[in-house]
Amino acid sequence: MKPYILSIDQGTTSSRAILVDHDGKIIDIAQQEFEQLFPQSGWVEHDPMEIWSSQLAVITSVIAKSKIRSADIHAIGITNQRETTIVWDRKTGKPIYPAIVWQDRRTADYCDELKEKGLEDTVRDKTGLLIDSYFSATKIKWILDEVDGALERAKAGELAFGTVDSWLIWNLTNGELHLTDITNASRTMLFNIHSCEWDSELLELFGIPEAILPEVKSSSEIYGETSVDVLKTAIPIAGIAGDQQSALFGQLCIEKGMVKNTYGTGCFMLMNTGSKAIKSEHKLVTTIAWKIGDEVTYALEGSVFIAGAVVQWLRDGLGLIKKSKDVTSLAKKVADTGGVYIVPAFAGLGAPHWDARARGSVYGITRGTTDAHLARACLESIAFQTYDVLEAMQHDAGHAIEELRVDGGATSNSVLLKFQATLLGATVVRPENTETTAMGAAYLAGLATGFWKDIAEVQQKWSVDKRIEPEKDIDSTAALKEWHAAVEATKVWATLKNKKS
Ligand SMILES: Nc1ncnc2c1ncn2[C@@H]1O[C@H](COP(=O)(O)OP(=O)(O)O)[C@@H](O)[C@H]1O
Ligand SMILES: O=P(O)(O)OC[C@H](O)CO
Repeated sequence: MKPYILSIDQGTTSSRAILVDHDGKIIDIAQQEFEQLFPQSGWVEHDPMEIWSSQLAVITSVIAKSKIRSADIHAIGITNQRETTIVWDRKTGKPIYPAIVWQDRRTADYCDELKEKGLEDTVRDKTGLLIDSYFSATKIKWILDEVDGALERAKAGELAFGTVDSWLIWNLTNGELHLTDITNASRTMLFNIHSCEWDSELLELFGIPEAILPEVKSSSEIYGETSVDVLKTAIPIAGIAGDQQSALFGQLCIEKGMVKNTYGTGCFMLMNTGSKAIKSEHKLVTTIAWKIGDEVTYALEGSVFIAGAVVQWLRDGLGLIKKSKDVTSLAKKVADTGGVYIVPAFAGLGAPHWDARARGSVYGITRGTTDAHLARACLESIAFQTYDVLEAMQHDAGHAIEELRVDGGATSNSVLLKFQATLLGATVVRPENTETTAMGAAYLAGLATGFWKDIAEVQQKWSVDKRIEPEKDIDSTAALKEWHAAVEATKVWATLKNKKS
């Protein structure tokens, strides 16, 4: 057997390639950030060609760095930022428009129209999702409506739509494969999560021709091989999952009731609900966790749009820190936020509010407020948002969640994790291997190709690095009350600002 699995992790802010050995140990990682484009307020785009070139660059670099040959790679697993929408020309392989990123709010008005027409229940019942510009459907519609001739070309079968997984596979196979996996499909708002197929009624509602859609596959099977023109060797592509589902699998949350929270650009909390698609009563979404063989596993998800990104804003927008990790030393200069609250609704608010028009707000600043207070308030905002999602999830689950497995770039921050545990009154568990997103895709690919025998074998590869217990003598009641007041004020401001006179 060849010794390595290559996991491709195409995230919102960076492309990564990770080599994993049979013990589940990471041999090497290569990572490259790429440009975030903000052409208008509420719009977020990526250049699909840069997504691909940065991804290919890190694959090549991790192979070179670790001094292996591509022929040593047993299989490839792919995981990706979800919902982000790319439409390309099947003949030239060139995108017809930039990638519209999951955070993009340009279709918020259209989503409101759909809600006013009373379509929320239909969409919810079929897709498990709430109507929101977050999901791919309205982004595809926007591209087909706005790009000259796109709709006609789509109808004629000349165009292809894909989330980032499809785009990478198309390029890795030199245009041979146009497919996606069921977890990514479940984020489009076009996929029926019960019958597990594209929903013709929804396609008609959004005016999206079926001809542009990828074929939907399971999350763990051999889909095809990379083209020798791209990676010199034909390597089986054998695992695909959206990054949050991949992290759930990588955290080995494989039993019903297990929960993980990933702190990346946003925060995404998922609870494995087994073979049942549970409908949330608290504005969480129902999604597909994975399909292995014929078995579909579902999850409840709470998506927070801005988490680690608030730290990037401190770095790139305000220039208060040079590197993301510097937020810790800055925040540690003060014992508390001095009554400052930041609601980082830069791209609207996701779960459990779903307010596309909300925008970021800062409350409680005084003449004495410093950069350190702002830094601390930014970190705390990540934890407060997670608190609100966990509350919703506990209500849906009908029981308290005592332990939260965490991962993602921002979990290197000990100040954040301690504050989080205290706020939740629950133990926060960080695994030794925090690359859980990449590990999920690696496991899915390894299971499909016999690299690992079964899930039980994979399960042994998860181990705890740190258990962070809540600070017993801190009462968070007052802070939570003030946070919730800040969130309410943010929502009220959005309503007043957008009120039609
Ligand atoms: N020490 C830190 N404290 C808080 N946030 C951090 C820290 N280091 C990185 N981050 C944040 O983590 C995010 C990157 O995490 P990652 O899991 O790679 O995200 P993504 O997959 O969304 O690109 C960035 O938004 C960055 O600002
Ligand atoms: O790339 P991440 O880690 O920010 O994850 C983005 C999510 O998949 C969006 O739904």
